[in-house]
Amino acid sequence: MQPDLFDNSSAVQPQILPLPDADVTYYPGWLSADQASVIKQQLEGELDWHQDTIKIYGKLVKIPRLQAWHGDPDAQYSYSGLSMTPAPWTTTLSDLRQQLAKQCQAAFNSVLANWYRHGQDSMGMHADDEPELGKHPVIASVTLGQARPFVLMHKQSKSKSKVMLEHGSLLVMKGTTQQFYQHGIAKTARQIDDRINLTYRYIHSSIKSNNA
Ligand SMILES: O=C(O)CCC(=O)C(=O)O
Ligand SMILES: [Fe+2]
Repeated sequence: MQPDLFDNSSAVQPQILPLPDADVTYYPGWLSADQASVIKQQLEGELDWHQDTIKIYGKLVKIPRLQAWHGDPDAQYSYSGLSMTPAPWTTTLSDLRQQLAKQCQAAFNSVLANWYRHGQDSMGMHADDEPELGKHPVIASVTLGQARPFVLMHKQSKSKSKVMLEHGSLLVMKGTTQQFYQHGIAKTARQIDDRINLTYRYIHSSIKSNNA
């Protein structure tokens, strides 16, 4: 890694989102536009991209985006009764991990990458509240490419907020955010470019989830 790749001294001031029961901070320009473009291109060729199939009401459907899961070998998680082992770190992913650990003062042992190819790729509303993530997970989300609105919805009041996640931005969710909020990326009919999102997490692999 070049030493100046992560010289973020000129980055824009972080913004704490004014959300009750949550702790969400948005760092626009966490990476420079050039850094983010280089990293995006590296990840496109480097990661273990695949399109998963899930069962909805007994029907197999392809999820509307590509995904890749990388991390430490022991950062296993269980999914529909299967124990999944992450693909190994790439240099790009582990350089980012190091910077994020410093920025967030938190450890990460895995990263879920999502590649939204166009406006019809999306992620449904959900909370990252699997038992393996622990009670108050720190989730660091890096956006590369097309800006997409990130929707946060309070589980009780149903009140919705949006933050546009821009190229090179970082969004950090922690504290009670997953307990009180769902989040997602909606589809759009607009002709838009592709976007890669990385969510760095810490998986406590000794905590078994219900569907194990
Ligand atoms: O693409 C995004 O910004 C959200 C990704 C996300 O929520 C997740 O990976 O759990
Ligand atoms: Fe999520």
